[in-house]
Amino acid sequence: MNVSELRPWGIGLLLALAACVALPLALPPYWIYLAIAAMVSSVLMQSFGVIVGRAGVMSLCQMSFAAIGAWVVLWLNLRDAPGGFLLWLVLGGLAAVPVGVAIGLPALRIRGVNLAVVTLGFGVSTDIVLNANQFPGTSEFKSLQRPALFESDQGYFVLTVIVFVLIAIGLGLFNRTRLGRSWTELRHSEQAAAAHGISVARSKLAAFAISAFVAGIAGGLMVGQISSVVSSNFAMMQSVAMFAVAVLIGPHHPEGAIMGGIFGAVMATLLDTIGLPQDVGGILFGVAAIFALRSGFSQTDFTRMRKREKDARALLARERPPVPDLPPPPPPTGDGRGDRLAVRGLTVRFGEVVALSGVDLTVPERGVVGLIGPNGAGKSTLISAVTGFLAGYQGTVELDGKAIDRYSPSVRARHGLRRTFQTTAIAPELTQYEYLMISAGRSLGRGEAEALLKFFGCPPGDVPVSIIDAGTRRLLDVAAAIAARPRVALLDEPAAGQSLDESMEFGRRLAEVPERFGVSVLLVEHDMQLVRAACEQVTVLDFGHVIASGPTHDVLENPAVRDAYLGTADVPLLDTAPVQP
Ligand SMILES: Nc1ncnc2c1ncn2[C@@H]1O[C@H](COP(=O)(O)OP(=O)(O)OP(=O)(O)O)[C@@H](O)[C@H]1O
Repeated sequence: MNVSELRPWGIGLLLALAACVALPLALPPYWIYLAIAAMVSSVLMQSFGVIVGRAGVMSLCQMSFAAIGAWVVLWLNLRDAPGGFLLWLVLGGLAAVPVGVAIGLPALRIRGVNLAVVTLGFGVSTDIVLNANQFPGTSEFKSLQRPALFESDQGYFVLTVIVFVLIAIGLGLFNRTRLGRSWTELRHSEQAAAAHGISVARSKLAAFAISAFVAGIAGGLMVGQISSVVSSNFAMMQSVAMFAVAVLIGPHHPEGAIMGGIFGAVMATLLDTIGLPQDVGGILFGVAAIFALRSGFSQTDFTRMRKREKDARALLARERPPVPDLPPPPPPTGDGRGDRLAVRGLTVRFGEVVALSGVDLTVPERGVVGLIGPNGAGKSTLISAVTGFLAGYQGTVELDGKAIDRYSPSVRARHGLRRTFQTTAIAPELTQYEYLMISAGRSLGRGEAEALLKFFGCPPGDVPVSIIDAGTRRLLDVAAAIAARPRVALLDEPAAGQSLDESMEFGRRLAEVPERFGVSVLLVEHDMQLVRAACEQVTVLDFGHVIASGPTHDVLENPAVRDAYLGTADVPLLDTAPVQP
């Protein structure tokens, strides 16, 4: 972490310290009680921050996880279990984890509103169970004793701040891990995440598990706040209202969690004070949340992004500092002349449409191979099938001589098969450097990242994706694929949107990629100038068939190719023998 990244944390900790010292002295007892409620809500908001804000999953059952935490704390209290409240809090959080994972399992197959319905269903079931059963200790009138150090309301407020800060630090550190970073990408595009070697299933389950843990802690804290709880404290509708607040404010940032917590705790009092019915708050948040969902950004995302963009514009106005040399490529395998990727007899059908029919194609070690053909020829379908995004194809795909047909997209990516998409799906709130880090899947030094970005003509790494144009985003996607140092990168029309000069420059850069990075390339392109500049070999598809394959110059001069490409062939060329060099 550099100094500028540490500064907000330092300010946050100072503010937390100031709140712990000043508020208990300054606030009257009722407001202290509200402040505790706000901090407990803030912790609950942190759980929404993980699942909704970071992972982008619509979960409407966080209150149920909180209820589990509360139930465990009260059960341990009833049994006078050893360890005391602080340990019970942690155990309450841990008890919610397996339930969170179980609720997360449907998320592996369904998403969006359907998943929201599943979580809502769990929330309703919890409501029913809680209404039919009392929390432990209720009939025995055994309420919870706070720890001696935090027994007073003032002391308990300090405890809630400490818990909030510890969770914020823990989540902040976790967000810097590959799994944590993967959530940002997951929220934006599961396909892009899988293409970067991220296991979507593992990421989602981790998000459910961690958010359930944090919600469980919040439930335990609620018990400490009001000493005994009832089912209405965890009503399912509260989850829905808090979800709306979370979407609007963005509790995946600590300041958002605090804001959400304060709103949640004092909204009722505020509405009461100004004489408005309580439902108005929920309606206002609901409407505002719809706008936030439509824009894709919460308030804190928006504010942080604007700040980053302002800093980046200042950075762009300055001269770019010199970048270090790129690290040397890994040595070639074997004699350096074998095929890295071999596709044999690849056939893909979409119902009646035969998108690919018995396609053979190879990409050699240290080579750039072009894959061209008219619109609808099957080029993107080939990339999708080879990288595992299209299940159920016929034929085989071999990477370094090993069949990978049974592997999922993320496993293929981790084995060294990276792809880009025709439509980029990069989370705009990331900086380019962060995006490279996610894609690389390894520790990528600043120097290497800057050199890579410069090589592909992208601005410096601290520039956020939100302010770079569509053409540069495609180049960034290519840089991200290469950052992973894969065996083969499959690039789907990476130069779309580039000017002729930019495209030619990009072609020259691509031609250098195998030697500079040790990465072989399969390039899908319509720009023949670029194909000539970058590729030694070209394969031509037409109506899902290979109609020509060989050295670039020979293939592009082939009349059958010209006819097919320019649309002058009046019938599809079926089963045409490949052009031999
Ligand atoms: N998901 C799908 N469902 C049904 N048909 C599809 C699907 N995806 C592709 N196709 C069909 O498969 C054929 C090949 O499409 P593909 O997108 O691979 O072509 P392409 O060569 O990449 O075209 P372009 O240059 O326009 O990107 C087309 O007839 C297309 O309509």
